Amino acid sequence: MGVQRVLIVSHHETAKECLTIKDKAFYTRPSTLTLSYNHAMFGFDPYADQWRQMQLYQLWDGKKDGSDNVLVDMKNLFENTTLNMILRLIVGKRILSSEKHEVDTINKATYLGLIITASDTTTVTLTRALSLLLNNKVELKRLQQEVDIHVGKDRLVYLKVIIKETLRLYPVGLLSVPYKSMEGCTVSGYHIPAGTRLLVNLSKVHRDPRVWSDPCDFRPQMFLTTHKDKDFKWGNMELILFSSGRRMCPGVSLAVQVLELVVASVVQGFELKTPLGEAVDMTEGIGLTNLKATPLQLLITPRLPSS
Ligand code: HEM
Repeated sequence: MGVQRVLIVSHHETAKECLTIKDKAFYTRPSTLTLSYNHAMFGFDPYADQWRQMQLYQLWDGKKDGSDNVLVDMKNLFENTTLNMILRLIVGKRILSSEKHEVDTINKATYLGLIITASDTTTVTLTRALSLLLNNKVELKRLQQEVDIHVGKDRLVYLKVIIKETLRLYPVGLLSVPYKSMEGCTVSGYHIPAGTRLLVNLSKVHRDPRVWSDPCDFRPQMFLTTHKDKDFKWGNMELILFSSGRRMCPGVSLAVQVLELVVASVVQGFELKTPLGEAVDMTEGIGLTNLKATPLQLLITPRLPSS
């Protein structure tokens, strides 16, 4: 691509080789990805290792004026603290000011990073899930019945497979975030020099006819029958919903819970239809994430008493 050497992987076996077996080689991201505050944004920074702890004590300890106290902007401190809590929840790490970045820069990069990695991805997937349900009314009814009967009591099994099937057909990115090989290695018998970029064609892997019959159809029930074993756990590369290996999505548990909660709440609480009863247009738009080209506008009527 241009002057870059890029390895594009479209088979799950090769994706597994790159992202799990050889993940040490493909751990890093290309540095040109850093629209991201000079590598301060997690998820796009090459090694995710510049994050270090920011502690109040360090502020006091670093003061140069010989006094026994230090002036602290509490709002900044609280922002850093809450952000740290979110980060610990998501990535198990705290924010770290470093020689390379001021805490403020890391803050900005992190907010932007969270918008892209957490908010955008979830929004796009929710829109796709509802669109698919609107275009498959039988599945929508089945889901509403499950929620009506089982909510608060049992696991919502059908809900889970609808989310899975949505992400299979519409992964948040059609291609993975680029990786870069840090060392030369062999992939599927080919020598891959250090510095090669790697893109996994998630969309193609998820629609591989060797694994999925009628790969372009919305068939959530297959995850309860013929494809029961296909999960997005570590190492199963036929369904790379949250990637795999060292750079796998750290927000997976949160994402799945939010997706399930929102879809279940909407279909439980409302009847939904398109304005003219027309099918929802699923055409892909242009963006960092796999957003729809047209907005999803629905007429909604409550199906539960307002209380
Ligand atoms: C529908 C929801 C989501 C999906 C499908 C999703 C999917 C993914 C995928 C496929 C990747 C890896 C890309 C690659 O390297 O090829 C990724 C990375 C990442 N995701 Fe998510 N994600 C979702 C939600 C979230 C949420 C809610 C958070 C945080 C709260 C999050 C945080 C991240 C971060 C920080 C990375 C970068 C990890 C790294 O490079 O080390 N994601 N996500």
